[in-house]
Amino acid sequence: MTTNIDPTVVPDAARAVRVSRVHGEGDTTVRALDDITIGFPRGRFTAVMGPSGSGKSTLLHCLAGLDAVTDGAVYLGDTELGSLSDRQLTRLRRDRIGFVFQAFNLLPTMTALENIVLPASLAGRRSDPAWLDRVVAAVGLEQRLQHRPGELSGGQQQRVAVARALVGRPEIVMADEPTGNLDSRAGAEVLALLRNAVDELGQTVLMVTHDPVAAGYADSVVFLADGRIADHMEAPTPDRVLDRMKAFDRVAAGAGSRGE
Ligand SMILES: Nc1ncnc2c1ncn2[C@@H]1O[C@H](COP(=O)(O)OP(=O)(O)OP(=O)(O)O)[C@@H](O)[C@H]1O
Repeated sequence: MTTNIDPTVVPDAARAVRVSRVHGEGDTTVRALDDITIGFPRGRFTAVMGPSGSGKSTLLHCLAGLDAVTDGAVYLGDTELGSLSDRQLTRLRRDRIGFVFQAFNLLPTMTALENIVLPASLAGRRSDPAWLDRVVAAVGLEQRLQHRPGELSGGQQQRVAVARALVGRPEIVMADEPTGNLDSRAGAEVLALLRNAVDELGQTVLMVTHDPVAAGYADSVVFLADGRIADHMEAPTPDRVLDRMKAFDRVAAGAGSRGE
């Protein structure tokens, strides 16, 4: 167990300690994560970037308890996920993590409002009405609450998904390519919402993205390469992130094909 005795240290919302994740067996094994140790501080917006196949989604899935680590440990707050049963993990995801996916993942037969409050209803809780109003106002959906997803634009659907993620006041919001299916204007709105959730609502956000513009909304960027942490950038701008990503491409080109 670790204890923060320095009160100036911001405790981590989520943390990976010496995490490896190996897929497959024998000749076909892939080391998707290779001895990763990293913490995601509370109240910050962190982006995870890296070349395709570098382990970004695997890291997010391990941190959310959607995938099991091969070695090491992941923590949500002080809870070590490896010690939990499947049932406890399901409850932890429902009660303590907000998710935003590329594909929105809304239920088509429910209204926007019903989708937003669904996780709380499943948990047998009533959403705090004042907080619900604040979140709905923050995502700009006051006039759309009775619409079904099919009656909303992609950007509006993703704003419903962001509201759904925020309404339970989770310890962390995990977003996997949240702008991947959106045009640049709708994407900018969703990113501004996530930024606002951190600045105005004190939320913690962890976002996997390919897009340097999206990463520019974060407080910091963690770069993965070959399942390891390759770099870290504070106060990113799209240009600096793009330059860093180009450097990965140059290394990859210089190394040639990595083979099997
Ligand atoms: N279920 C699986 N079985 C076998 N290999 C897997 C599995 N899931 C992921 N991998 C491999 O693990 C590595 C990391 O995959 P991951 O999806 O985490 O990368 P990523 O950085 O998110 O990629 P992308 O940007 O393309 O989405 C890749 O080589 C991938 O092929």
